[in-house]
Amino acid sequence: MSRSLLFGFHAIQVRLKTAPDTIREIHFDPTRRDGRMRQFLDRAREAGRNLVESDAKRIDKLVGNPRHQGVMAFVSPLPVTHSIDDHLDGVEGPPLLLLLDGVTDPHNLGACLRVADGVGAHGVIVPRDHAVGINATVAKVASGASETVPYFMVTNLARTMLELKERDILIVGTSDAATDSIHDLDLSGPVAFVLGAEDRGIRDLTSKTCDRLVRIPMMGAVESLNVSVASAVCLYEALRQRLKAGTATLPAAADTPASADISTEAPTEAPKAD
Ligand SMILES: C[S@@+](CC[C@H](N)C(=O)[O-])C[C@H]1O[C@@H](n2cnc3c(N)ncnc32)[C@H](O)[C@@H]1O
Repeated sequence: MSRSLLFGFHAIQVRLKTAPDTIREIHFDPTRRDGRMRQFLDRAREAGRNLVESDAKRIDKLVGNPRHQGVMAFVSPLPVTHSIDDHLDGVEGPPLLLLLDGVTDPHNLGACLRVADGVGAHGVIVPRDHAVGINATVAKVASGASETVPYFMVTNLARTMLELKERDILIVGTSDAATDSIHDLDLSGPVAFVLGAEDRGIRDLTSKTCDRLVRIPMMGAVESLNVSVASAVCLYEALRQRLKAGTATLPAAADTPASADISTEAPTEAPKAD
């Protein structure tokens, strides 16, 4: 997960919480004096980070995107996570994974990471050659989830799927052309969902390597959902079943981020429509 800058409150705040030492310098717009900025600066100071006053124009230029909310940070890459196998050896409960086959839009990837964090998924896996890396836009849209969800870029997605099968992980491909409904499948055990590219869906070899292919029912005139929305439907259906089956438990109220950090700011970025 290497990138050199982060922008927006959420992305930087999560990094402040999870790996403050990797933040080299934070630039902020001193003309923004609201409570959110004050709280952000307090946290940055508590973490001993280097704060630099910059005007909004300079931050615009550094970020190359005006949606920075007056804050950006130069960061060092996070330490490389271990292999998927090592990672799965350490997870609690049945693994829940999201495989994205060719999702190249940073807004969609960011939104998928955000959903993956929301359900407590154990990782997102993408093929190195048909994917977007985690850049500042992805991190901003992910609202901090790019800092928390393990992200694996693999050389050969089909081979990785075979390796996951050896761990008894059910590989569930998704397509609006499939005949079986996702709601009829038992998702309470180890599961990896495979979602496809915005334009052409999952590739043939990827599709053939899945154990099952399912569709999300579409009741209206539209044929398919945006990939991040489809990810949310799949992952939350799995979470719902796991909670019911007792293979997952909700965190205690005090552990949920919402109870600790209530944001009053409306979301600034929506997933790009497919
Ligand atoms: C915008 S859709 C791609 C549509 C594309 N025309 C296709 O052939 O699949 C992006 C991805 O979201 C998932 N998806 C969207 N709508 C779906 C549905 N109704 N059922 C199952 N998966 C869906 C699939 O993984 C799909 O590859």
